[in-house]
Amino acid sequence: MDSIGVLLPIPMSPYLEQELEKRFNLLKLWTAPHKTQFIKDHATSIRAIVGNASAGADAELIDSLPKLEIVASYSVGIDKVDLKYCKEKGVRVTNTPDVLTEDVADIAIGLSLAVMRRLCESDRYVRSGLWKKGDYKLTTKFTGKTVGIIGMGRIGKAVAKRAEAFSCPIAYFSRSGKPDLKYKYYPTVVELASNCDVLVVVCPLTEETRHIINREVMNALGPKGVLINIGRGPHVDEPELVSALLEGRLGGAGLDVYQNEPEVPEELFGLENVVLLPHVGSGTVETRNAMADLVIGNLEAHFLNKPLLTPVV
Ligand SMILES: O=CC(=O)O
Repeated sequence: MDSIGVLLPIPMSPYLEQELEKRFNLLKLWTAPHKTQFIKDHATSIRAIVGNASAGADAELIDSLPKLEIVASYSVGIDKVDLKYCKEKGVRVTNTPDVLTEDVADIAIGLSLAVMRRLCESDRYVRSGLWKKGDYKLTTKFTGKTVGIIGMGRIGKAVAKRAEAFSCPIAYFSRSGKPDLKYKYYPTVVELASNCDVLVVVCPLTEETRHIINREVMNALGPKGVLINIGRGPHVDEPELVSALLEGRLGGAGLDVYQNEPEVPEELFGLENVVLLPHVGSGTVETRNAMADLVIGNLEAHFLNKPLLTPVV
């Protein structure tokens, strides 16, 4: 397989690169001084793209690679891949579900605790020597609070399972109610937000879910409510989020994802009721290596004419 060209648009993980290099002709786009020329030069050998949450495959890239057969994403979310166009052109698409579910769900709970118990702010309090001048103020209990989840897929269910261990009642919104789940279903996001304390966004990003968290939803969540976004930045109307937090219409936010990563609205930097992570939901060595193995497994299956391990298209 070592003559098969695999395009890696941006650096993702040394382990992934090393494993790709062992098997394929790995083409690292970011190392090329002129990217368009690089694509042109290798257009007839590139048969696969490895994408991720920030670099996928749009129609323009797909059109520039006439021999492209597969886009294997090193992510579960595939909103950066033009799925419709891939389908039309017969290009296969895979992602990395399951292996990252637990880590991403852990981060949702971690963010909820960090925001409500002010973990990051308390840490800064100790480091800056302020403790010597007096005790840190009281915070807000997480155990027992109602957790609302937008998107009851694999990760949503894993968040629910963890929150249940904290005695939290669970409610959810998804495209339709799931009769096999014992959790309370709300048919609209506003109703869910009005009836929970912590609202976790974990659905895929699509045209329907873009800005699913708008001003009305934030107002419904209210001055004591906490928003946790572990999905995608564009799920949230970011300027509205900034205003809601600055004006005290929203109680707090724990964010792993942003509209325009790695840009984060600077107005949030001074707010102690906000915890900001740099898109690290699946970012453990164990999980990222498992994701890399899945990418490799999908590429090998494809080029050996075997069934894909985790096909999307
Ligand atoms: O954001 C991360 C992913 O989609 O895997």
